[in-house]
Amino acid sequence: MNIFVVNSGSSSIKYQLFRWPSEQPVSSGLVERIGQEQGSITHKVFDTAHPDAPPTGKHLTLSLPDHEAGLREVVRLLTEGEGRVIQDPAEIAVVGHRVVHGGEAFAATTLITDEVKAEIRRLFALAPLHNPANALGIDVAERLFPQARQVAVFDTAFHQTLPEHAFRYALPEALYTEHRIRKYGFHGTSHQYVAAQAAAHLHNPDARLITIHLGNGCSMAAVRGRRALDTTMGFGPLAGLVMGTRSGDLDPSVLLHLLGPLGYSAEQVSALLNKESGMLGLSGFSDMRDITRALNDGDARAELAYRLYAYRIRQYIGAYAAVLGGLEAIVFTAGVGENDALVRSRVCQDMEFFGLALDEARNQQRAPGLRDISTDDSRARILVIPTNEELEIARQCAELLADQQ
Ligand SMILES: Nc1ncnc2c1ncn2[C@@H]1O[C@H](COP(=O)(O)OP(=O)(O)O)[C@@H](O)[C@H]1O
Ligand SMILES: CC(=O)OP(=O)(O)O
Ligand SMILES: [Mg+2]
Repeated sequence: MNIFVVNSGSSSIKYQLFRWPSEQPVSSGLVERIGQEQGSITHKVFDTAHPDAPPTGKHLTLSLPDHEAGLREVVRLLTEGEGRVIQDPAEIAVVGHRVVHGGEAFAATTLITDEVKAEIRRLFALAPLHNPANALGIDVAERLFPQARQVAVFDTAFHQTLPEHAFRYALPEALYTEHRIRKYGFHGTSHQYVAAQAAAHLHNPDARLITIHLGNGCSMAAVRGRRALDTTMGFGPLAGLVMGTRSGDLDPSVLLHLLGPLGYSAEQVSALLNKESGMLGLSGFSDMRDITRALNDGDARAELAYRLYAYRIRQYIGAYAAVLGGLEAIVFTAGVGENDALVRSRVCQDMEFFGLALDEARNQQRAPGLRDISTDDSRARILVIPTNEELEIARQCAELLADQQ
């Protein structure tokens, strides 16, 4: 069986095709700059006979006016030419979609029906950067793979185990009961995947873990025994850590001041918090590689941004160790968490008192797969675990379909 996973963003689509049940990736890629003058596709093909061999690939630049054009081109790459991996789109049995906001309606992976699509649309206002793109990806995939089963895997689902005192806000009760205003949490697929890897590595299914997902969006989760107990994102994906372009935690009085005396509209506040804040607002750059470059050039704004970024993570490590009542490991993952040794170093600096001792030589080493970068006598482990949201999505699709048979 072939499972195709689609992670559709506002201007990009990440995709991966797996053979099942071997979990063998066959092809993966990234469609970027959809809707801009010139789009691009980076397409990789894996040698299924030699899984450790590096993938072959191609990079295309072409006009991609919309998501449909992007996915159509991907189908062409999968089915035509020398790198083709299937003969026909009909060979794809399941399409698994990352859907960012599932609200309270979806605590688990779900077969997509018209009702499910309507609920995903109702949640647009709560995840304006993500859910509209996810819905679009579903519509396009239904047209391109009409015979496949379409499955939604929600970023929020893993966090549905949070206890009520962690997910409720101290607001009048009716705002929760009537309007479902509560903490939902995001990046659940990634937190779930790396937490399972860490627990297996530690041979401790009940391990108390803090998972730290640092990508464009950033979040942390307190996890025990594979259950999420708390997480830093909230009602939408704006709360908690400092991100590429999102503010993270903010005193609500700032919003009142923007909307009142400073005369911002709600749309302007949304654009400010989602697209113009975070590392971009502080330093002028949203991509951590650019910030590191500026930092190395002695840029004071980049230095402050970097400090604030690490400081917020440290604050939540302290908070979540208290939530968990102890700590077996912290886990760094996603683009920044996996690659940026300086961020890890700043986060773990002078934390020996707390049971976290970083081995700087191990931290600097680059190697694929799970790495332990703590000293041998560190009380809790410091792990770097590459996330694989696409594989986790494919696994959840396969489990759902097996349960239904
Ligand atoms: N080698 C690297 N060093 C530092 N940061 C990196 C490196 N590679 C990627 N990143 C950062 O990772 C972030 C993107 O992470 P990713 O997990 O791909 O995010 P998303 O899935 O949200 O697009 C960017 O800020 C990028 O700069
Ligand atoms: C929910 C979220 O923030 O996702 P991403 O990091 O992909 O933007
Ligand atoms: Mg991501």
